[in-house]
Amino acid sequence: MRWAAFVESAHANDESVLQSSKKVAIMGGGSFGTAMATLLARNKADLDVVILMRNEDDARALNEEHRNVKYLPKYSLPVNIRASTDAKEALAGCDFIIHAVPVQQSRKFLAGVKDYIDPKTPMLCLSKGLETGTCDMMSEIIPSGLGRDQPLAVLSGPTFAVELMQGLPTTIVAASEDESLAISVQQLFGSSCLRVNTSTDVTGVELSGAMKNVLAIAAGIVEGLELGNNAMAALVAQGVAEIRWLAGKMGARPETLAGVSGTGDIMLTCFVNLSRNRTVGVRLGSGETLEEVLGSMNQVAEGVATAAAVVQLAKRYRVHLPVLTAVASILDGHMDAKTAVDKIMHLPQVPEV
Ligand SMILES: NC(=O)C1=CN([C@@H]2O[C@H](COP(=O)(O)OP(=O)(O)OC[C@H]3O[C@@H](n4cnc5c(N)ncnc54)[C@H](O)[C@@H]3O)[C@@H](O)[C@H]2O)C=CC1
Ligand SMILES: O=C(CO)COP(=O)(O)O
Repeated sequence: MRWAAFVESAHANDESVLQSSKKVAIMGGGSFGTAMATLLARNKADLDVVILMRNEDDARALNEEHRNVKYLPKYSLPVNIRASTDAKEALAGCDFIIHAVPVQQSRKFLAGVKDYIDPKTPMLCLSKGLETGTCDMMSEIIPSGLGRDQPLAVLSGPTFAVELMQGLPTTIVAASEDESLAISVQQLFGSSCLRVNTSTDVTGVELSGAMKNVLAIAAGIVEGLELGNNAMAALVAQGVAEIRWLAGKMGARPETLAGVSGTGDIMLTCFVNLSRNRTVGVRLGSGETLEEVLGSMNQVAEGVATAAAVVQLAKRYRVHLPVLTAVASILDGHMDAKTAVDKIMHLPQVPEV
């Protein structure tokens, strides 16, 4: 991660991609899709920013009230954001298409819209997680769901939607195997309130974004059980190591895991109450059942489904992940949270390496 003023970049503060863009579509009208749509609409007042929604009433409300009444009701949206339920119209003629549909629903969703997407239009993925069953990352789900390769970048970092809506300073990483696409994303989204670091380490950016949600559930459980600050710090440090062990074996670069989309997002999600994954953990640690917790939430907590995929990957890559595996066992009802803590505390004493 390089924020230093002396880093020379031929592309620094180049707005040509933003200036040449006329239309961007966002698939998924939840909190994060809406927040990123808002940043784009604020960047360029005559950009046509269209959010593809499923529900006619929600789309009508957004168009009439300029608010996302379900997910971010307190914030008024720029007038150049509109909603549509017509995938053909929304996705036609776009310079970029942003994917903000939850991971577990993505494959089926993409199969349903693939005929309306120009194979040359870059897709920018915001969703963080792994698909249960396949253990696929979004960079695998997207081409598979579309049935073809599509220009692709993944965006991930410490980025709570509500803080973006408030225009607070934020940093995200745009990763693509095609470096020029990552630079285009930087030029499209970069602003005085959003720094966009580019990367070619798609695996590192995706895996840390997916696994930190599982670790955030663990951190929430420690909070809910009132195990104290010492336990919290040790748990998160252990979880960071577990993410590094698995992601490293899968090809992630260590510097990505240590950067803003790795450690940065882990700190945000594990320590801040705005996190939905952390909140799931807090409530489980306080004695609620998973059914009670999920039944009362109207937003996705990706770590719940991703936990099972992490366990499968740990087996596949032969890495021992006591904390992340314990989260999956608690979520699937095989172990209660107190027993999981007891088990971890009784693991053999080891050298710190
Ligand atoms: N909210 C946040 O602060 C951040 C969220 N993310 C990630 O962004 C992704 C989206 O999250 P949010 O927008 O926060 O979720 P959300 O829970 O606020 O909204 C989810 C959206 O997906 C739509 N959706 C659900 N099932 C669908 C289906 N089958 N077909 C089409 N649309 C469907 C819902 O209607 C809703 O508009 C997640 O992977 C999340 O981890 C990443 C960074 C920050
Ligand atoms: O990914 C996020 C912040 O970067 C959002 O985390 P939650 O999904 O836990 O709210």
